[in-house]
Amino acid sequence: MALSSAWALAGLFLAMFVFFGYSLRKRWQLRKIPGALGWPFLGSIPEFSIYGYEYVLGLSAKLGNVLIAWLGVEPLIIICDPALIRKYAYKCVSKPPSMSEYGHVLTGFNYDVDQASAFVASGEVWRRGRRVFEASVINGVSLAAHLPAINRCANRFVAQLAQRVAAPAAAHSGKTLGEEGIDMFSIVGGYTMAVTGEVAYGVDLGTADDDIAVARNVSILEDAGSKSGSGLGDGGSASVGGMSIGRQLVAAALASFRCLQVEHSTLYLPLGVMFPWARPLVRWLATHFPDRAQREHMAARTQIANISRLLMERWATSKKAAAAAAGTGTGTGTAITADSKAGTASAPPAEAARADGAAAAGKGAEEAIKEVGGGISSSSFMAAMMEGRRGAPQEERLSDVEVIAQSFTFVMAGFETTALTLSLVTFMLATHPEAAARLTAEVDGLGPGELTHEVLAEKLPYTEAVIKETLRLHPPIPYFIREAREDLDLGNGMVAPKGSYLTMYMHAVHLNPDVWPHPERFLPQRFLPEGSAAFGPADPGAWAPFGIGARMCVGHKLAMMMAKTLLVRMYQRFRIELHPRQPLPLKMKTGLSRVPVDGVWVTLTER
Ligand code: HEM
Repeated sequence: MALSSAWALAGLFLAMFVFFGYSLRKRWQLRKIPGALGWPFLGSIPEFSIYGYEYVLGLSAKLGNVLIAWLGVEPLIIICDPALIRKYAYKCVSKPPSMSEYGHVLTGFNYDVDQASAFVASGEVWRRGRRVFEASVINGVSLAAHLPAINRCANRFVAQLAQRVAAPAAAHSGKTLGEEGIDMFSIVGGYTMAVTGEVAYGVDLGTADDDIAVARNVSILEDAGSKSGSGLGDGGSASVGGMSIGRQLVAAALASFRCLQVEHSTLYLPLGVMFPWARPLVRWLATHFPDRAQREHMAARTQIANISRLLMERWATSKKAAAAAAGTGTGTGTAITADSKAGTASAPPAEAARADGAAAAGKGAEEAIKEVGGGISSSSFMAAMMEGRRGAPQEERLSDVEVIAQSFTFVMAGFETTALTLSLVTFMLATHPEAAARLTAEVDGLGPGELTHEVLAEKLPYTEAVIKETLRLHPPIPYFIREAREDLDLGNGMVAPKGSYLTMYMHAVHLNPDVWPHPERFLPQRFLPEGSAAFGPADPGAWAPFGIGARMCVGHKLAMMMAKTLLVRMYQRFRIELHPRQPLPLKMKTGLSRVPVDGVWVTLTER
């Protein structure tokens, strides 16, 4: 569609918005809540604007702990009060349907996958998804089964770093050399994606040994999606556009995040956000007249979903082969079709055809997927989901779409958040040498042996405190969202009306001087017996970078294990200092997650 028609359409929506917005706003009687971000346009859509939530920090200090912003005609209530957050995070379990407003611009199969994700779904679909996550990454026995993979990926990542330090110019050309500094933020995702590959899918994605910085800011359209429509390569090629499956996943996950930032998003995203009642129309337009950003978003999502689909098929095939070898002659794997009987959401024919195409294209990519230990590992999340479907009562059985959605969610929720945490811990330690020295002494006490569950849980109190303090100052996701299912009393005569969108803005609590003494200082001892009296929080629920209540992050234990393991290995081997290339003070921006604008530049030296 010509650009001018797109803008004409936007103008039409804007006019409707002005008409309907005012009347709706009156109906909502929210005027008692201070209008922090004023009336009302893109700049006041905090999670989609570049510095939106950084801005809220200052405003909550000035205007109070309950604020209102307007998502077009929808009120967004921002709560920064720890007691209110705790109360309503426990009480409200649902996410607002508009939580997935970006999902509303997705089309076809991508839309179904998005809506089934444990991150945004509510009701039974969420419960089923949450249950499989809990079985795989909360349950102690399952977690312990992931430890060998985590150890393996950490060792490989550190070996890669050591190579760069030893021979920077020979090993890599370009920007991320040891001597020139290493942008930890750009590369540590190689480790977190490798762990995700093993734990979520049970395969070796190879990213722990790879310079994944090259996969950042890649255009998915030019690289993969546009060539095959599947993102998995033209038949026969083991990689796409020269990118391995691991790099493709990194590129697709990052592109998917990027497409949700207003400055990179499709025009249809803000339209869908501002006019909830027009979303079916917005989706129709996005389907039939996609702009470039929309196509990029769809290609990135399709790519991740198709890798999940391919791995489901692989799992089923290997089960059948195992059964045949055992002489039963019948397959025990669950058949994977685009329209599974177990499914609650079936793909329309065009989507099914695309999915078949993806599966066919995936055959070429199969060779690029290295299985761990001769098969998609049985301890993986994917295997747990697939096994769990067999013999389970119909209402508890995950559909194909749900299996894809949960493995998709695993990649999206786990890879970048944990990478952000690790790079920011590195930054905090590089700028606080006394903390780095204490952490180094602690990790040196452990020796080179495999890190067990007990070691990680009991022998690293200072390392854990450093991670927690970093997450207090720099939570990768600074807020979490709930839906008010009834009118909620917010105190001082303020009411959140039924159906409103609550943003529990934890970062403001983490930095509130009434809650945390000297909140701006990096003091890991707050989380240790020695410092908790002097520097601990006034409110027990005042630290919640992983959220609160039934919807608290289901990957928090896994994330802590991943972070501790890599920190032990890195600090045992290297001295890590800030590189002169790192601008100070650290500048962060908040989109869907909170990221360092200029990366985290450090120098590594073998100890
Ligand atoms: C340091 C790393 C991480 C941080 C800071 C983080 C943070 C969060 C936050 C703030 C939420 C929303 C919680 C709420 O609404 O109360 C969340 C939800 C979630 N996270 Fe994480 N996360 C991290 C790592 C992971 C990992 C490794 C996984 C992989 C399993 C994961 C999977 C999820 C899922 C599935 C949800 C949705 C849970 C639900 O709604 O029931 N996260 N995360």
